Amino acid sequence: MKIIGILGGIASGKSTVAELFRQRGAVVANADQMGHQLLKDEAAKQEIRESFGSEIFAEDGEVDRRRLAARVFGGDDLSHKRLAELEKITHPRIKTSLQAKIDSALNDPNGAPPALIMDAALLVKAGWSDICDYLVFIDTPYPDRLKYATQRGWGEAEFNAREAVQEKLEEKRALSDYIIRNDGDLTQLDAQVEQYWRDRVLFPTT
Ligand SMILES: CC(C)(COP(=O)(O)OP(=O)(O)OC[C@H]1O[C@@H](n2cnc3c(N)ncnc32)[C@H](O)[C@@H]1O)[C@@H](O)C(=O)NCCC(=O)NCCS
Ligand SMILES: Nc1ncnc2c1ncn2[C@@H]1O[C@H](COP(=O)(O)OP(=O)(O)OP(=O)(O)O)[C@@H](O)[C@H]1O
Repeated sequence: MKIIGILGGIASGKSTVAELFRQRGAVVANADQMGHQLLKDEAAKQEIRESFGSEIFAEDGEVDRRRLAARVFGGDDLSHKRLAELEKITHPRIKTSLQAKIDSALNDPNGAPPALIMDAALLVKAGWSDICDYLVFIDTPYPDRLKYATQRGWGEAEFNAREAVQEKLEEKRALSDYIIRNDGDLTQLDAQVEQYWRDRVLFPTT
């Protein structure tokens, strides 16, 4: 089983590409979803309450992600400190979940899948890229990314604030061993995933 990490900027199409790999038989580990799940864990909630106070909890006792996001993606020094504090609580738990997903795929009684796709925006920043055998960079023009992010309700300020606390795109590109260009339609994206799947996953020449 090859472990393939997907790199790219915000709204570059990482999850879309991961889904196209899933349709071909890969297992997908989605770190954003794992991050959402762990916010429901009582021990994690307690640590978050101690660091961020009760104000970021909704009336139902769950973390209000919008309020927490407003605390950590403010762009100033205090927000950076708070983000580091949040990552100290969340990242070790996300790593445990990623590892569990890998172990479960490897031990699938029907046989391990040909590939496991790591869909994790912070693959490099969090040090999880070391788990990957290969890194694929999704190269998507800024205006397209902004358009896709806007369509899901983010303003340009929110987009830029989050991107500013991620690894630089050039760094991610330089670390990758393959580039998928996402500057066309979904059919063109699918064709590139198909080529990668055939040439690098199912029938690699090296
Ligand atoms: C702050 C939180 C509550 C905001 O939740 P929200 O639903 O608005 O965003 P969601 O989790 O779906 O993330 C969407 C995108 O935001 C960006 N983002 C999320 N966390 C971070 C971070 N720590 N640093 C930089 N960008 C981030 C990523 O591009 C991610 O794909 C949440 O993102 C969080 O708990 N983050 C810390 C855990 C983490 O690092 N998760 C990302 C794993 S890849
Ligand atoms: N080539 C494309 N044509 C049309 N829509 C696209 C294309 N690529 C991506 N999208 C759309 O852009 C949006 C963002 O894509 P996606 O969620 O896959 O990005 P992401 O990189 O995983 O985002 P995030 O940074 O939040 O993790 C989705 O709604 C997706 O359908």
